[in-house]
Amino acid sequence: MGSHEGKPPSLLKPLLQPSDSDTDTDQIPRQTPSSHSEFHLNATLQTTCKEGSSEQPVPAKRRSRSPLLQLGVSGLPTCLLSPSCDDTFEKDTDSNINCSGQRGNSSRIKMSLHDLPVRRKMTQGSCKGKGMAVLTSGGDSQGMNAAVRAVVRVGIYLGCKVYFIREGYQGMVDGGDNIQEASWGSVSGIIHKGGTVIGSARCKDFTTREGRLKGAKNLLDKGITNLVVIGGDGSLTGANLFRQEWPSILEELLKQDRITAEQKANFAHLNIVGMVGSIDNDFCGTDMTIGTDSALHRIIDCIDAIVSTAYSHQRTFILEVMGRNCGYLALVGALTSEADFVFVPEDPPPVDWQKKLYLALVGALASEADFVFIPEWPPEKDWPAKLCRKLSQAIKYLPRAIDRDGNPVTAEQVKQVVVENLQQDTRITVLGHVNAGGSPSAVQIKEFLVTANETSDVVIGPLKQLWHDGCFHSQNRKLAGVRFSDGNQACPSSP
Ligand SMILES: Nc1ncnc2c1ncn2[C@@H]1O[C@H](COP(=O)(O)OP(=O)(O)OP(=O)(O)O)[C@@H](O)[C@H]1O
Ligand SMILES: O=P(O)(O)OC[C@H]1O[C@](O)(CO)[C@@H](O)[C@@H]1O
Repeated sequence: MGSHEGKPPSLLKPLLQPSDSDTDTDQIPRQTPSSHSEFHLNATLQTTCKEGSSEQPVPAKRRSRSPLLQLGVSGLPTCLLSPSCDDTFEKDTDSNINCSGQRGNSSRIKMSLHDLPVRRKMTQGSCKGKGMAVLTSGGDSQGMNAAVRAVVRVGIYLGCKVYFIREGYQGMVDGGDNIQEASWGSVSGIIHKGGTVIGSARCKDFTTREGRLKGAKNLLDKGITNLVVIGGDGSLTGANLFRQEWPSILEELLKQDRITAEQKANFAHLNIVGMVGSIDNDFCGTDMTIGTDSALHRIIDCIDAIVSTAYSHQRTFILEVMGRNCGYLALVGALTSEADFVFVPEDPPPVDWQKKLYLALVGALASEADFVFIPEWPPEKDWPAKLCRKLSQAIKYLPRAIDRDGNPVTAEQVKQVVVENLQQDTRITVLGHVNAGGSPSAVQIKEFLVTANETSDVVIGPLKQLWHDGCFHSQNRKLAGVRFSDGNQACPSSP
């Protein structure tokens, strides 16, 4: 394993102390003006809930001058574009922008900052005394640490008391040592690590009302009114539910004497920012989620390794990649490795997929110059064997692949087709968690080194500032700002 390999969170805990080798100092960086003029909104969601407000999001008109990804009231993530800013945004998007649940990869909104009437700057210490926490939830993905680091440092810069919540929502529900104050140095030396040093989990408790009550109480006890959730569609659906329930949660906690009336009044307003962290790339309205680019790198690396054996032994390989119900990783992996066949859930094959697969493979083989099938010149009797020797490409396969009738298509079944019809020596490779492991790609780290410069008056408090803008340099001129999103940002920082 390389020196950049991640360690289990427990081993990393000692690293989360103000100290270490990172050249950043505890000196908070100075603010420098940002020079960029355009950004693409990608993998960030921002939401807020004021006690006493209705469950509905505040109508867009009263909201923002900037585009937002807003957690919708239905519980499904919905992408909202403020109508009040239509004239200032160039929309480079398609109808996916309002999709729910499924990815809308091409949704992208461009805006020119020069067009914006208001431009706010983050100012050091402007959120002094506010409580803020960050957690990672759901499947871990490469780049989560870089995001955590960015959140912590911007929060500290703004004067917030910043907390880690360990083990995702479970840590929020359990409280105690799981909610721990972060320092500038505590996120040093993690930017390049895979996984998440603050731990992630799938938490059944948080899906229950009682679990969310406990979680809220733990936040209130620490004075946390700003929450950053880094996770996938499930985690952010949970965040949305939490937001919707916040007023009634406070009410119920007060009734049960678990909080005081003063606490209820002081914490009436909860701000939540969601950062979409998942290798699956399955979140509507985002170009690329935190982890996807790295997961693709992992797939391509693995294919490179497998293909050499495929050629050497004239074997067919069936490669199973992750992605849950989203075929993005499988599809892009297949395209970039010239696979002969790919199963993706968005385009299930017909029930007679075996025949289709067979024909596709024969077609792929026939495209080899030595094996053109022409009636006037029939091939030798043993053509399948000869053809098969030519077949040495991987077939991409996704877990949970199904046919159009919803029947599962398993890697074993695919193998059977190849073996029975083409007599090809065939092996299955399951990438499993290798797919989500390892260091983040440079592109994904970079996303959290540059900052967006955006104005919005939607969210009050430090998260609004985080969302806004800021481009910081530590004294050794190392970038330390945060861009609250992921994907194809074009946000050059000033020197
Ligand atoms: N509808 C929901 N209500 C409340 N909490 C939820 C809900 N859906 C998910 N969660 C919480 O979020 C956690 C993570 O969700 P999930 O396992 O779906 O992963 P994810 O965030 O979608 O990430 P990934 O898909 O990358 O694994 C769940 O264990 C649960 O605690
Ligand atoms: O690590 P677990 O709980 O087995 O979950 C794996 C799943 O999580 C993801 O990594 C993210 O949703 C999927 O790609 C994968 O199918």
